[in-house]
Amino acid sequence: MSSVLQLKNVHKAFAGVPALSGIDATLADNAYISLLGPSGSGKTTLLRVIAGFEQPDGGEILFAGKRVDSVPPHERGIGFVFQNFALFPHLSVAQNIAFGLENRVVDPVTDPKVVAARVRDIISLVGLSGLEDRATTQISGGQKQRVALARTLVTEPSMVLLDEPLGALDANLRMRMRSELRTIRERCGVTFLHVTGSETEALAMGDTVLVLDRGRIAQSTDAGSLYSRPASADVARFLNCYNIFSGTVEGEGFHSPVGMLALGGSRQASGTPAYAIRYDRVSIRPQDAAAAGDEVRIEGSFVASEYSGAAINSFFTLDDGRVFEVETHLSHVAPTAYEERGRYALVWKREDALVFV
Ligand SMILES: Nc1ncnc2c1ncn2[C@@H]1O[C@H](COP(=O)(O)OP(=O)(O)OP(=O)(O)O)[C@@H](O)[C@H]1O
Repeated sequence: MSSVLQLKNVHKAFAGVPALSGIDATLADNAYISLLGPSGSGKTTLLRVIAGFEQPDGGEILFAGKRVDSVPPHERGIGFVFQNFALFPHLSVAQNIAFGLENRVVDPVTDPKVVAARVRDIISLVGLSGLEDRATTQISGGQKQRVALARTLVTEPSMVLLDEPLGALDANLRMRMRSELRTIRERCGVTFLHVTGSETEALAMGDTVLVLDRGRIAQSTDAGSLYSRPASADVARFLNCYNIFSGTVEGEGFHSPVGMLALGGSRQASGTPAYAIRYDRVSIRPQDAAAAGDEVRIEGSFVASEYSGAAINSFFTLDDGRVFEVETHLSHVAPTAYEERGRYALVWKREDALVFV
């Protein structure tokens, strides 16, 4: 697979405080890439450095194999879609889209016929046909998002950076726009780098997910591998689908605040010892149920359940006071009612746990 962008040891600090601490990454051509990280991890700074709005303090940025560190933003061939869309309120949908093409610094298009044809093509690509003459104050949030994207795509960028592009939309529309964005990207064939703080959005959209943690790439892999094999307890924590215990490995057990957890399966070097078990790998049994030889069993008191359509998430408090979450997919079993404050056995297979050493 060929690459569109390479980052080598990219650094950036603000007033001596590091925002990017040595970013190494290679982004494939013609791919959807999610950039996931908690607030303050450096996502926006990384996008701005790639776009050229911000100068890195050190490192190299190569775009299609050429260094672009000293190339101004408008000459990089990189499109940028802002979270708030930044549309011109006094211009129509078509005029907003044409603006970028007519006014671009490199190779502006001045022939009105060519502009009109390109705008028409891009309007159809993003699904805005029929709204050409509407004011951008008279269209919905999802339509504004499409205008913002069309305005970037019409300039034929070699890559598009999207900073929380779905952040301003309501939950329903956000879900719909996920697949729209993927479809539009496939049609135009350029790499999208999509910044999000939402793990579900990152996993749903990215062919590859880059996880940023305190200015470093903590993991870069496909969504399936990230979900089932996070590289560290910190990455597992961002994914929001693991119960995580700190502690230490002692022989064939993990010494945790809720007791010794028997180990099976593999161990992963990550620098900080931790034990992680996915919410949906745990089964809830009556307190007197015994565990099999290949299982781990702890006890918890039931607090509440939350129904979310295809699954139920049940919350228990453990003996050290922490909350432990279990996700039960309703395609497997009928929902069970648990007794409030009742004690239950929480059981999983030893080999399903991730053990970081
Ligand atoms: N212009 C700036 N001046 C000073 N500090 C900055 C500036 N821009 C970013 N920072 C700092 O750099 C770090 C990374 O910020 P950045 O905005 O890149 O994070 P982020 O992951 O995009 O966060 P969020 O999801 O909250 O937008 C933060 O500690 C932030 O306070």
